[in-house]
Amino acid sequence: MTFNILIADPLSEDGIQPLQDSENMNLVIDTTSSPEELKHKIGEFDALLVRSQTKVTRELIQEARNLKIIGRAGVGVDNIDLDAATEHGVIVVNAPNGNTNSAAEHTMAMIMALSRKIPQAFLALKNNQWDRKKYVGVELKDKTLGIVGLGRIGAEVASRAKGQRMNVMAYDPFLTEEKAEEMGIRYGTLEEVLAAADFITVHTPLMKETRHLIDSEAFSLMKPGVQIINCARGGIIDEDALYEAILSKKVAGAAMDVFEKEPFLDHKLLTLPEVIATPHLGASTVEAQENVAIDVSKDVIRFLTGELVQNPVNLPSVAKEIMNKIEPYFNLSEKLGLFLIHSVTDPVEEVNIHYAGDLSEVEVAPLTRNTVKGILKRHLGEHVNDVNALYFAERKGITIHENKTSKTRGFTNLLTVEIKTKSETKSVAGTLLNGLGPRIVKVDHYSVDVTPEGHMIVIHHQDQPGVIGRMGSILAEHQINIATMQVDRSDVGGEAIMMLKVDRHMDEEQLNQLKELNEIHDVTAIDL
Ligand SMILES: NC(=O)C1=CN([C@@H]2O[C@H](COP(=O)(O)OP(=O)(O)OC[C@H]3O[C@@H](n4cnc5c(N)ncnc54)[C@H](O)[C@@H]3O)[C@@H](O)[C@H]2O)C=CC1
Ligand SMILES: O=C(O)CCC(=O)C(=O)O
Repeated sequence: MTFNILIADPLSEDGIQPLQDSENMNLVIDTTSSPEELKHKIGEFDALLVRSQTKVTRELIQEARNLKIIGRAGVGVDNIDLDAATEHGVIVVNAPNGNTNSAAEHTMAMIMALSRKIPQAFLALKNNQWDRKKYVGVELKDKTLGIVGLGRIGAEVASRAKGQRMNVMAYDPFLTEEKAEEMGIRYGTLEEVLAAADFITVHTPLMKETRHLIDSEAFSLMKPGVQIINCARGGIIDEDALYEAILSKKVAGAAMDVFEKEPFLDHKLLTLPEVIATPHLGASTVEAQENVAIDVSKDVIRFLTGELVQNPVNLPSVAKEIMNKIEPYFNLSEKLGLFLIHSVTDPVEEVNIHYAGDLSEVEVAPLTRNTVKGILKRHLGEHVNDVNALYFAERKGITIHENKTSKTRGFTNLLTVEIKTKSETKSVAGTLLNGLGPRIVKVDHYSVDVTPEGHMIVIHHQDQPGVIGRMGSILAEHQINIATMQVDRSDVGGEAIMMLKVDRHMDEEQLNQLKELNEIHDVTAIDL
């Protein structure tokens, strides 16, 4: 099978070499199409690779009928509609580590250029003005750098700023006083950091919680003469509020690499001599571009060849060692879900998944997603996958509970799935037998031993002599061969279950003939 890969933004040539070298990857590099043109061609592609320029909107994703993966060669995924990708079952991967160093270095370059007014002085010199008085700066030594967002880049900036002998103070929802102390910096709340800093640099993602995090109220808390740096994302700082704060002299200078609208040609902030700027160059180094393109290319190859991706954005990442442990259960978990959904007619309201034995000791979230995928597939079809299964469940109002238990019923591992509807509760349990593969071992309270595959017929009947024979005669009439058969009952002459594996699919009419037998209460055909 050949996969069509579209590279829609300029990526490092060396960085995409893994894709070029991969068999079955047909690479198309098209960095000039308009959004409208992109919409027309996206349907042909299995993978889309972008930087920050291409806007991967809901409208684009809707047209992408074959799209399986979007690779973002960089950190920020605010140019990708993640909800739309998730809903359409498209996995998004990014390259979160490859440009950390470059972005931190760029931030330091901006802080130093800002404090010494280097761009302004250079521009004046280019215009034949030798003015030494106008461009007096301030030292960084002993000044306080306030960092808002102490993730990968924020932390690198902190360690570099300490090298400049700055006092570093940071706010991040995940930062504790102990952690700050370990890093040799001061911890503060957002308000404390804003009030104490001489320079403030933001390094958060852009999300609804961080949009305009630095607004006019935030500026009002700052020291007069504060200098502001944004090498993270346009929109974290309210540009109108910044403009006003500079005019009012509250803010002495600002260094901006990113803007609320990009790209732009005329920007009112650039009319102010206090502002220096670069056109989103934080990650624009040979090294960073090569790193991010390599990372994202490798993840795309991994995904398309059925391997585990390293940097998923819309799926929790799972360590390889854990994945190795749970992967053998994937087939079982999906089949149990698919099997069980056939036993209910009312809409599912609740799914309870119990993990026992070996399974109680591992991370099971991927198995839960897989089980839910099996449950939803019956009615939603093949477009339900691991990426969107929980999204669809939530949208349909189905609550999912997973729990780990010690009740193994004698098996080394046991996965029990229970479905509740308004009228009934049904369950199925399965295990992975060493060297023999998956087995269904329990259906409601009945004990069975069936491989979950092929054409299955589940019959609930009255435990009476002759039922099995009559059922067998009907199948024989239709030339349907029984491959395996399991029977269990609650008590002698009571409710019983028959689970048959037959060699071909049974149609509705044939099933109806079985249902007409007096002792048979219901018949369900399940193709696994
Ligand atoms: N200018 C450029 O070319 C580049 C920009 N970036 C941008 O830099 C930013 C940071 O990237 P990384 O450090 O890799 O991300 P990261 O995910 O490692 O760190 C972000 C940090 O922000 C914190 N945070 C979230 N909400 C917050 C809030 N309300 N207040 C304070 N902290 C908050 C998080 O807890 C996290 O520690 C992102 O916006 C990314 O897109 C990244 C690379 C290059
Ligand atoms: O692709 C780029 O150059 C932008 C990098 C960036 O902003 C990011 O990684 O978040």
